[in-house]
Amino acid sequence: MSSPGTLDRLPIIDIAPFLNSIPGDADIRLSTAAAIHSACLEYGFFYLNIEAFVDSSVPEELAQLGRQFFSLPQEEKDNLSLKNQDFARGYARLKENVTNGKADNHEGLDFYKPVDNPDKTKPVWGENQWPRIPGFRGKYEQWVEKMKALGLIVMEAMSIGLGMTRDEWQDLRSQVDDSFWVMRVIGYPPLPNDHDGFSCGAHKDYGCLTFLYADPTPSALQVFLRRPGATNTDDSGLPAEQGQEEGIWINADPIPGCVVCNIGEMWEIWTDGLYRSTLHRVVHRGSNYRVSVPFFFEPNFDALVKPLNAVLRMRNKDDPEYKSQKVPVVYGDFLIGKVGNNFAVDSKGRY
Ligand SMILES: O=C(O)CCC(=O)C(=O)O
Ligand SMILES: [Fe+2]
Repeated sequence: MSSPGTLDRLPIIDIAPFLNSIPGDADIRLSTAAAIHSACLEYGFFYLNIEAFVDSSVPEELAQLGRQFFSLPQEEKDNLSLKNQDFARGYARLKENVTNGKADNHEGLDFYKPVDNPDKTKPVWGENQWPRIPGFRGKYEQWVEKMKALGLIVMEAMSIGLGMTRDEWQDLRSQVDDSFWVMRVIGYPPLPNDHDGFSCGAHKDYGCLTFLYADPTPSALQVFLRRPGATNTDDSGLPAEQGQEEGIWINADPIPGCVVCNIGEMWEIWTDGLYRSTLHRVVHRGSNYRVSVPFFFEPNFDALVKPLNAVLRMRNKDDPEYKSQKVPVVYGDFLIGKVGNNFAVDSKGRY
């Protein structure tokens, strides 16, 4: 047996076989789907190699544009404050975001899917605020289109991994085909030693799939792996509701050509708890200014998310008495409940 941590690296999965429909690749697609299924069961996280889908210079440029924005004078950044809008779309200052009751040592700029008839007095229903940096909006909007397409591709692969029928997949697809996505760029100055909190506190993402591009800064993003019996559990940063769960934090350093992909809480509901959304946090003690660009591929705003028949079928095979355990939610309602929390004294979720 190895000591905890030494063998723990997230799996790397290449999405290339799902970018074509060559019949000869059907077997490879099946093994890719199986690899995603295992990664979701075991880690809730994996590296997704997207080299065949997009040139790596594209997200690099996004991070660079983000860096340019964060280097503007504070008052120019504040012109895009999320307070101007719906408290979700726009710029949040350093330490404005709170996770588990502690200020996060990051600043960020959030964009959401544009809505018909925006109304900034309604939660998440305002308008995006774009920096006036040449190329910024166009490049980010192109990335949104790419990531929405990637979201549907990965979702289809997951439906295969879960043994869903084509009709079941079409049904699931209809819940995510108008994704209420979130696009975010985050800037992390080095974490001061005396900061009471983290660069970004431990949290689960609460939607569907996150695709994270981060600049090459090592030892920043950490993922919590449940390991009953682990002796080096560091529970200092765990949310209260997580209790004293035993496990280890591993680094998820960037790998060229890959995004880090993780599943959000909607997948816990769809799989009735078979997949679990995994805690992660950022502890950036390096000396540089780190930039990350997460894209959150989410269900449609009005999607009713409930345990999937394919999962219940699987469970009933082992236990004919098995009854679904998760309570269905409408994604938009769930989202509003979470977003409202972020700037409160103690927030349970975050974006
Ligand atoms: O910056 C990172 O590496 C992770 C950010 C994150 O987890 C989030 O915004 O939900
Ligand atoms: Fe996250």
